[in-house]
Amino acid sequence: MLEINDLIFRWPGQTDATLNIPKLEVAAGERVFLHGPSGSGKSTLLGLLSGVNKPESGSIRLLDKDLAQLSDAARDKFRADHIGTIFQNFNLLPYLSPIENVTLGCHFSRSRTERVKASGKTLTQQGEQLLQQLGLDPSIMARSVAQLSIGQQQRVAAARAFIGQPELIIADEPTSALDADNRNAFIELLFKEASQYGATILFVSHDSSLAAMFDKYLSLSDINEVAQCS
Ligand SMILES: Nc1ncnc2c1ncn2[C@@H]1O[C@H](COP(=O)(O)OP(=O)(O)OP(=O)(O)O)[C@@H](O)[C@H]1O
Repeated sequence: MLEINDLIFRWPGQTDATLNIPKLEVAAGERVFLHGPSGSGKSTLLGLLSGVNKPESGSIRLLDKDLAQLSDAARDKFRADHIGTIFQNFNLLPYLSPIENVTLGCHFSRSRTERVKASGKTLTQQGEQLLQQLGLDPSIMARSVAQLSIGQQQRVAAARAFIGQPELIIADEPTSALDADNRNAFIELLFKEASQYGATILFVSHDSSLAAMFDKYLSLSDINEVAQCS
């Protein structure tokens, strides 16, 4: 589902490349753990995979589309349709309710909205079901997201990523604020949700103790030739 070939990325104004990845492959449905120390380029790589940044050279094929060949608008649409992201700080909108935050995941994607409707549910019904599957008590639905605990906010962020069944779920250090038991439980929940429709998970963290839970372990220092030299 994902194939990177000869990828080079350099931030504007910098002489050295941040990423030089000759090859990276991820199969559909795989649960991948991407490890790398701070500053090694994890967020830069996620920005490229989600089409926010463009490579200087090389190809990033996601679901058989080369992201570098798409226009900016087409990359934005591709991201909204096919990628659900759980951010490190969750990026929830505090003036919206939990359910409104979740359904937001569909507001920029007609295909994700249609997938929900094809299941016979409204966006709100699907959002509520996801929140319950992710272990959130219905009583919190009426609260503002600002009144939720970190663990509850994390589940809202996960439901927003999963709604409409995007093929790739990117999780960028989403467990760094949790203790070990809650971290593992949250990852198990992600896996359970992903296995319902065969989503691929790319989970990024500097905490390598989590790696054993995943199908595949990728070390950015191993796949990035820039990191090997520095
Ligand atoms: N917008 C930017 N402009 C210029 N350089 C940047 C920019 N964003 C990141 N960098 C540089 O790219 C390199 C990789 O940064 P990146 O944020 O991808 O690392 P990371 O592995 O995600 O780190 P962390 O775990 O601390 O979040 C760093 O040297 C950083 O200074």
